[in-house]
Amino acid sequence: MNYVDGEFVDTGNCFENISPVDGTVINQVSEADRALVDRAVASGRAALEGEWGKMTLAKRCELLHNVADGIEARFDEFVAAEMADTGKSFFQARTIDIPRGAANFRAFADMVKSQPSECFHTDTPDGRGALNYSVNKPLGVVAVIAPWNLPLLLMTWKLAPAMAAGNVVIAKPSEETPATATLLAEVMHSVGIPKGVFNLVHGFGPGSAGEFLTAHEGVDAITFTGESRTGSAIMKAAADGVKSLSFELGGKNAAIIFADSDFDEAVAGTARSVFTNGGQVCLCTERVYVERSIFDKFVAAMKVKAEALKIGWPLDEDTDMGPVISHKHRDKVLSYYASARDEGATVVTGGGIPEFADDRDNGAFIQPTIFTGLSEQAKIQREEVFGPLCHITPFDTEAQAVAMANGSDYGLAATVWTTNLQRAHRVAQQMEVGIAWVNSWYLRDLRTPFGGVKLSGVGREGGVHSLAFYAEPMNICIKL
Ligand SMILES: NC(=O)C1=CN([C@@H]2O[C@H](COP(=O)(O)OP(=O)(O)OC[C@H]3O[C@@H](n4cnc5c(N)ncnc54)[C@H](O)[C@@H]3O)[C@@H](O)[C@H]2O)C=CC1
Ligand SMILES: O=C(O)/C=C/C=C(\O)C(=O)O
Repeated sequence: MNYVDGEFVDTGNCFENISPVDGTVINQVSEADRALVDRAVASGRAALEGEWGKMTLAKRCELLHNVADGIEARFDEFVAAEMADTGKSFFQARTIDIPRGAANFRAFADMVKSQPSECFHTDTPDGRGALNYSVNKPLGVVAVIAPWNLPLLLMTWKLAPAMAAGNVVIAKPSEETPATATLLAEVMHSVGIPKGVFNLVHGFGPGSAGEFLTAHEGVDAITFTGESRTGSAIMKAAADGVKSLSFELGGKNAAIIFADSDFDEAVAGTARSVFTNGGQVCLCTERVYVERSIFDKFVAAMKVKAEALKIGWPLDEDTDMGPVISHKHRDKVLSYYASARDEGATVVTGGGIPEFADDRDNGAFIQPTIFTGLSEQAKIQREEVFGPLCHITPFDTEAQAVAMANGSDYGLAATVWTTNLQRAHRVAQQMEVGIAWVNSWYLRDLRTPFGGVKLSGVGREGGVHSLAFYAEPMNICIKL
């Protein structure tokens, strides 16, 4: 259901939400039309003029803490809804997705309280001087367009700082994952977020709620996570209104493994960075570069890791990997598997569809896959696939590894595995990415800058970077 102006709204026009686990219909989702998006924007504008716009910072932050508490109070429902929509494992949903949904609200409610404003004393010719100080104002109506891979986590990563900074928001979750956003609307409603401050519209991108929202003249800023091509389409839609944009886009992330690394840690960490969430995290590794002296041993150890992954029912406690998000997405990933084979790759493991002889055969399961033997020019080495796969390439020198890792149109994340401290700093700092991990992966601190270079994004979120994006600093100059 949509949630606009403090009310749950059924437009009467529905689309089916399909389970990636067994292909059944989970439920019908009400698709927002242009009129409902118009109403959401008007309602948001009214909220900025009303109670929300006048609310003290302390009260706003208290409400955001209440949202976090509200998510936790319904933790099991959120976990079940996220698993149903995505097929992700119980472990992933209950240890990462839903806890981060709550943590995002707490983190930004606390951070905004210590957001400083700038102040400068300025000399003037008459010697009296002037005082400049800035105040942070909200941007206004912010459109939040979220993807399906970490639905609640990524949506709240944007909603929380936007609301903490005093904006009103209109959220559009992916058409693949409407459920936790709808539960979140119920939480917002129950904790008393004033009407119009949080609005939720369901639907697709082009010709639907996504496009109506991003092209809307009443929207002041757009924050988006998803595919780079979609980012480009949204940028075009936003151009006429010259709106502020924050984009977290795709990745084609590299891992560099040196012979002096802790071998077992490097294998375990790299396997996690490749296969977590079925490879459907923008930070996942798809290109692995391994120093030649340990190449064969590393490939063999990764094969063991991939084949040990338990693929199955998301609800089973010991399931490591569920299906990918949809049959359409599985077809896309399979087409990359085929293209790798066509270009002469060696299939170390996987490359196809697992068989279960039960209802899961109607789902979108796919085998974790490792390739070797391709050049840097191969399609699978250049394009983001967003599935449970990697290609492993040997290297001979540090400079060669750095050049190959950086030889991508994308620049989101990289991982470096070495026990040589100087090399760790040297190589990490040479990575052309927004985030480099050394001897770890997906170690997150919500205060750190998060985002990408090249095709991987525009701007940074996280900590003060999020708060800066969602605020309009205004300078006041007083002649003394
Ligand atoms: N790197 C990342 O974070 C992600 C990458 N992907 C990749 O993108 C591919 C396509 O998946 P999608 O779900 O279609 O991702 P997408 O990037 O197209 O969709 C993300 C969000 O944008 C919305 N959207 C799409 N087109 C839009 C438009 N023209 N205007 C406004 N909103 C629009 C969608 O409805 C969804 O809410 C996947 O196969 C995957 O490879 C998907 C999700 C996240
Ligand atoms: O903020 C995080 O912890 C994760 C971010 C992941 C993405 O932005 C993504 O997968 O698109």
